[in-house]
Amino acid sequence: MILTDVTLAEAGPDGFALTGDAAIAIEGGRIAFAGPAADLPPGGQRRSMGGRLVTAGLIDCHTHLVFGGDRAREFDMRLNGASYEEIARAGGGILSTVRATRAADEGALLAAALRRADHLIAEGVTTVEIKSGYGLDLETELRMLRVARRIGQERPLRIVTTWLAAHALPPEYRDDRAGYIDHVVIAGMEAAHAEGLVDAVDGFCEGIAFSPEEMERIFDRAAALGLPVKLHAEQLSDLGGAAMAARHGAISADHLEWLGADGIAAMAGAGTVAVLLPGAFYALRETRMPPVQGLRDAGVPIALATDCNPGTSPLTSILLAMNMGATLFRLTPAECLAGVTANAARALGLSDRGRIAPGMLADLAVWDIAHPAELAYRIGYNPLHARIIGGDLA
Ligand SMILES: N=CN[C@@H](CCC(=O)O)C(=O)O
Ligand SMILES: [Zn+2]
Repeated sequence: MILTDVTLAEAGPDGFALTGDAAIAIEGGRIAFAGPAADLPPGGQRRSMGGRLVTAGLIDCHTHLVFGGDRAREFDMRLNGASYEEIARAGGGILSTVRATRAADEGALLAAALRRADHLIAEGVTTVEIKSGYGLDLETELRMLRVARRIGQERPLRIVTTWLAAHALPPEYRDDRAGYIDHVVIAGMEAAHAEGLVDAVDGFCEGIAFSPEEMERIFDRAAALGLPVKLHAEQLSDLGGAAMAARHGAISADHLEWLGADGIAAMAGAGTVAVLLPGAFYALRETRMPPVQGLRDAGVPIALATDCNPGTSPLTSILLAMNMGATLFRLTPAECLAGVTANAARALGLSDRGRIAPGMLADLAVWDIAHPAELAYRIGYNPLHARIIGGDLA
């Protein structure tokens, strides 16, 4: 198939690059040609896109899309002054979603997750990363990742799965942190890897979760299995998690509100992507900004994601995440687009998507907009005209 009469929109550190009067030729699910229509070889089955703007399919590189229940009442408590940490220490927070997720069977988890995935699909998302982390026992953690994989069978959506058993300590291991890490986090990671369920390993490095030293032990085992690592780091305090993750060659460090100069330098040196999550910043009414200018100055690639989760970011709009990236974090609209395309792919360790170039997967989004800055500028408006995945309109 050849898409004609399109404007190609890409984003990089120097802003947007637009190619008008362009065409995209697709063969075998991949892009064979992308550029000025005048350079396109003759022939082929052509389909006009009516002059519309085309970007790479959007990539949501940090979600907790599979979970049971919701946390609406906790939201109410937070509005009345309780902090996220206070609620977590009182057995709410992540652990309340763990109780609901353990109680839900595969069918119930899948049905709820599909509804959330459909919102992302409707906004041009073609790849979604989904983490475990609300089971905290072997059986439920594996169930979460099986459900995540099934989403990719039920919908035209590419799924990347991440092992996040190091998300919180379950009550049954309250007095045995090392036992939890050995018997659930590491043993489960090996079982999930053997079942082909894991693409990367993550953890929540925070005072209310796991220390950098505990995460290092997990990362060493991930490396032995050949699995890339990433980390929720410096969200609520600075424990040096991002620098530790960078030393372990992490593909991304995520959140980063408390990231300091050492962490930035370590990430720059290791090529670790900074995944910023403005939905959590907004919902927790945080005031400390991630160090965006420091990341830019050091050349650390910046990605943006929804962080869709029931506690701190009940957000299923990648376009709103882009808008928040601009309004809350002062990213440029071009940085926002790069953050959900090329840099999001990099945060997942993927080099086959996120750009419109020969050899890339033919995952594209076609928009009813005049300029790509509109994607970050509008609030609560979806200008998607069509979504193409593997060369198919879907
Ligand atoms: N920060 C840790 N994990 C999630 C929150 C999970 C929850 O509260 O349920 C996050 O990415 O924001
Ligand atoms: Zn998260």
